[in-house]
This record gives sequence, structure tokens and C-alpha cells, in this order.
Amino acid sequence: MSLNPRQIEAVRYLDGPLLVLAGAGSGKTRVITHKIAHLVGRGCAPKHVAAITFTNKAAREMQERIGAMAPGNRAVRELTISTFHALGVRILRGEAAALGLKPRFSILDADDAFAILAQLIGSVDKQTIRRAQWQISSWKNALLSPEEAEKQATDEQHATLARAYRQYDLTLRAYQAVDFDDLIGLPVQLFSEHADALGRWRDRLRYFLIDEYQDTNGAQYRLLRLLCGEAGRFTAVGDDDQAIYAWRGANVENLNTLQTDYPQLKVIKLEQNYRSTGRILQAANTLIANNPKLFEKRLWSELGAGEPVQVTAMKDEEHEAESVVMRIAAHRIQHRTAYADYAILYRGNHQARVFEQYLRNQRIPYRLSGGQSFFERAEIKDLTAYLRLVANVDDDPAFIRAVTTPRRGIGPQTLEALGAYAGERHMSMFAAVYELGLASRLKPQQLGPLRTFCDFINRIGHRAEQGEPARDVLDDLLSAIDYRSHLFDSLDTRDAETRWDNVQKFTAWLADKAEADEKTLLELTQTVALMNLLEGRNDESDAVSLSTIHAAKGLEFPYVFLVGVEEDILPHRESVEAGKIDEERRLMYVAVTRAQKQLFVSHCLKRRRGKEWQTCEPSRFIAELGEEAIRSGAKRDPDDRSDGIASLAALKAMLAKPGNATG
Ligand SMILES: Nc1ncnc2c1ncn2[C@@H]1O[C@H](COP(=O)(O)OP(=O)(O)OP(=O)(O)O)[C@@H](O)[C@H]1O
Ligand SMILES: [Mg+2]
Repeated sequence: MSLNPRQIEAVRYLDGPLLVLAGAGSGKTRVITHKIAHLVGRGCAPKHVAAITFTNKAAREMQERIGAMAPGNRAVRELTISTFHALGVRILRGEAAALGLKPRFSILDADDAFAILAQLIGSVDKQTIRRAQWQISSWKNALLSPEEAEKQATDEQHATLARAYRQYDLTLRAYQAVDFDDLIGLPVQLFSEHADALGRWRDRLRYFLIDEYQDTNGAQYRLLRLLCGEAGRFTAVGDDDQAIYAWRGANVENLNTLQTDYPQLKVIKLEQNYRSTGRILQAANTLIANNPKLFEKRLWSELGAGEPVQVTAMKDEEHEAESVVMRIAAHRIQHRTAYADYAILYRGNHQARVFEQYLRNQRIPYRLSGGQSFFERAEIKDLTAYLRLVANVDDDPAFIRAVTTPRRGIGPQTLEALGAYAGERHMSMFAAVYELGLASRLKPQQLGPLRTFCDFINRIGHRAEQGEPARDVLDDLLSAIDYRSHLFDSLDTRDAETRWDNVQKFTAWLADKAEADEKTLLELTQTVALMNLLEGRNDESDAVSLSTIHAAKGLEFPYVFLVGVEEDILPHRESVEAGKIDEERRLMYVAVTRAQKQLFVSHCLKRRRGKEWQTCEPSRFIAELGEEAIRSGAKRDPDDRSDGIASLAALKAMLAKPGNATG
């Protein structure tokens, strides 16, 4: 658990704000982990220390590592280690009243937000609604209120969007709900308007450590600045070459802002890379040298030159997937490694499917991240709609989903009448069900099932509130709505089985988590909403990682297969057209620097687009890796390589031998 002198300096420095600016694998995250331990070791109470990570998964890992560094220190559990969004939830829960929210507000995901906007804007194409959603999100990230957005509108289109923004926010408040952007924006608003609340939180969180600082956006920076105060009690670590979230409003300029806002800022640079062997590092350095530099950085490694980066041309996608999967299977046997030592990284989610197929064929366990998360699956969203509603009966989107899934004889006309009635009286649909006036609008056979449903939700809510074990409540909920039959009646057997299996995994996970965190089922609902952000479950089993490059940020793997490295994919065609090559190059840099021992790069010579075959060019970034670090199989027939990796046919023969079976 050693540190080099610069890292030690960064860990010990507490005289003012500190920025650690350094390339990939130089131990920035390690500085944060050690600094937390250092603060606690010097007598700072854990409850006063806050660390911000980019993903929930990174937060969990950091918590575990610190737990291992300070065994027996139970107070370590009082550390705040979370994403910006999770911190936002905590602040909002504590200060809800000041913002006119219930502590049990709902958190809407992007799909819910889309549905609300679609209703507000009316029947236009999806693209228009998506653009509106994106615009509103940008306004929120720039901390612009609907009124300000309206004032700044220069043309009619903008003014219309700004009005939609206002309507959207009003709708959210009526539902006692917030969206992901609000998790940052509302705390900023709160702290700007309520000095007492800010004082309380400044007193509670006295030192901040921020990982992946280059990807914070404007609103997150404001929140940080409010909480850290003029004195700047923080350590931020980041790498401008790894800024890959500009498309979500992140702003590398925040690195410069930091120096302007905090003239006393100390900057420490780290230069030794502890992750990758020499050739991988050389390729990464050569590549990123093509970008204009914000800050001068060098990286070197003591891990030896290692294997060359291998570049391979593949006939097509199928061939690429088969070849990569076979190579992993054979490599694992030859080197006695674990599946978890391998990662397959790609630019876009849609690229995962064919790799999944071949991994399944070979019965190789894999873990998918960055794609549709577990929590975005329909069956999980059905169940969470119930939980959201139980926690907050004013959550109309959850009400609509739950009341119609499974079908219980409540039709669209009934819901429309209910919605109109509730709208006129500015109340939630749930509350309206119990209004006497509603009886004149609905027939008894329409009203009956609504009342039955709401009574049922109330009963579940009551039991959850009494602190009944989450497992019992969930089991009873599922059997009461007969969700299993709903799945098997509406889907084919295989699909239904998978989904039912997911539901059971989810309820088991919830129940375990309720126990471990000593939280009630209702408190967990907000945690679940956050899990939608970026990632899936924490799955510890030995498995190959299939991941987008974005979702692999901050991680490392001994062997990395970077696939589909072609023009129009990486760099992405839209980015090329928009002149955003630099950000794509940083993405490539992030991908290359995930590899510890060996990097395999591949590109396809042709791809199927619809019914047609298209020829593909290798990405310009391959040439930018430099000749020296590369061994290229590109010119040879990919089936007939003599570069130490067996041909596909030989691989198959080897895997077919008894005792070498995968899985
Ligand atoms: N002083 C050190 N001695 C030995 N190993 C180290 C040292 N510092 C860091 N490492 C190891 O190097 C690897 C990379 O460290 P870390 O993940 O902290 O880098 P990073 O700068 O955060 O990378 P990234 O930019 O990709 O997030 C880790 O396996 C870490 O344990
Ligand atoms: Mg890191």
C-alpha cells in the first residue's frame, strides 16, 4: 500500500484547495482513498469527510477499500462516499420542507421525463421531444430557471421550449417528483437562498475529495463551491485528457475556473503510471499528443515494455466477435487467468449484442455495463413503480404504470376522467380517487377497481411504515398482484422466465440491501432510482466485462479487447461532422489506458447495414497509436496469423479438447 513522494505530498496537504492533475493510471484515485484514511487517522470524524465519485460502483469500491485500510473502525461507515447525485438526494431529503417537497419525493428517470414532456408538447415526433428534453436538461445544468430561459429566448421556437420547461417543472412539483438534473440544481437553489441550511451542511461536511473532476458540469461545480466555501476545503483529482462527458454538459473549463476562483489553489502533478506496461503507455501518449494540450503532462512506467499492442483486421462483425471470444477462452486456459481479467470495450451499446451471442455460445460468463441497465428493464420498472407509489402516492407517473400493470379492468377512459378531475383540482390522481365528487364522473364499476387498488397501496404502505421486513412485504405485494401470471400470460415462456428471474433477483437484492443498510423498504426506493444512472448491479462473480468505453472510465483490466475501431464508429460519425474529434480521441485514450498487460485492437473490413454490406475504414486513431508500439496483423488474412496467436481453427481445436471446455 505504498505511495510515491508526490502522492504523499498530495495526501498530506491540508493547507488549502488542492488539484491533482495527472494522466491515466498515475494513482489519482489511490490518492483520494489514502487521503480519506489520512484524514480519519488524524482525528477528523468520518462523518465530516465527503468523497465524490463518478459512479455508484466506484463509490462502493472506495468504501470497501477504506474499510479494509481501517479494520475495526466502525465509524468509517459514517463517511459520505457517493456520486454528486446521491449526495443531492441526501441533501434534498434532509431539507425537503424548505423546497416545498416531501422527504419521500420521487425521482423520475429519463423515460418518465420523456413521457411527461410528450404529454405537454403534444403529438409531435420523438426527435422533437428528445431535443426539448435535452434543451431543458442543458438549462438546468446551467442553473437557468424557466423564467430566465423565457427572458433569454431570442426566437419563437426558444420561447415555446422555455414555456414547455416551465410546464414541465410545474408538473414535476405537482407529482412531488424531481428529475436527475434537479438532484444537483435544487440543492444549489436551496443553498443560495437559505443560508441556515448551507451553514448546517458546511458544518456537517468539512472536507471534500472529488474524483474524475474533469467531468463535472456547471451545476455540480456550483454545488461544490457553495459547500466548500471560500477556504476551499477540498482535493480534486482529474485528467483533462479523459474528459468524455461534454455531451452531458460536463465542462473541462472547470479546471481553469478552479484556478481563477481559488487563487491559492495548489496543483500537484503525478507522472508515474502504475497500471500499464510500456508499449501500451507509449501508444496512449502518442495518440493523445494529437490533441491540443491544456496542461503539460508526461507519463512513464516501470512495468517493462510488455507485449506490443495488437491490431487485427477482421472480415466482419461476426468474425470479430467469434475471434475475440475464442481468443479469450484460449488465453484464459493458457495463462491460467480468470474471466474477470478480460474486458471487451466498444464505442456504442449496439455493438455489444454480437459479442453477447458468442459469449453465450461458449458459456462464458459476462457482465454488461453501460448498456440498458438492469434497473431500466420493464419488469423492474413495473415493480419500482409500485414502490414509488407506496412511498409517494402523489407520483402520478408511478400511479399510471402501477394501476395498469397488470391490467385490472381499469381502462384508458377511466384514467382520462380521473386525470381530468385531478387536474382541475390540482391534486394527484391517487388523492382524487377518494374524492366524493369523482363519483358523479365515473360509473360504480369504474370507481370500484380504483378504490380497491388505492386501498391495497395504502395497506402495503402501512406495513412498510411499521417496519415489517422488506422481504415479506415484497413477496406479498408480488403475489397480491399476481405478477408472475401477468408475465407468463403476456409473453412467451422463455422471455417470461427471464423476467420473472430478474424480478426475483431484484427483490432478493432489495431485501438484502434493506438489511445491510438498516433502511426501510421505502427509504430504499430513492436509492433504486439512482441506480438507473450509468450502471447495473454489483455482481462479484468471475465474468468477462462487456462495457462501453464511457462506463469503463476509472477501471482497469489486465487484458483489454478494444473492438470496432473504425471510422464512423470511433470517431463517431456525428462527432466528426460536428468537428468534435478531440473528444473522440480522448475516448480512445481512456479505452487504451484501461489495459494493464495487453491491449488488442480490432476493426472490421465490412459491416452489415440493414440489408447491405458496407466496407469500413480502420479508425484514424489506429495510425495515431504510432508504429513502434504496435504489432499489426492487419495486412494478413486474419484467419492465418503467425504472430503467436493461434488461428481460429486451431483455437477451436484446442477448446474442443476434453478438460479445456469453457464455462
Ligand atoms: N504508488 C503506487 N505504488 C503501487 N501501485 C500504485 C501506486 N499508485 C497507484 N498504484 C496502482 O496503479 C493503478 C492505477 O491507479 P489509480 O486507479 O488510482 O489511477 P488513476 O490516476 O485514478 O487512473 P484513471 O485516470 O484511469 O482514473 C491501481 O492499480 C493502483 O493501485
Ligand atoms: Mg481514477
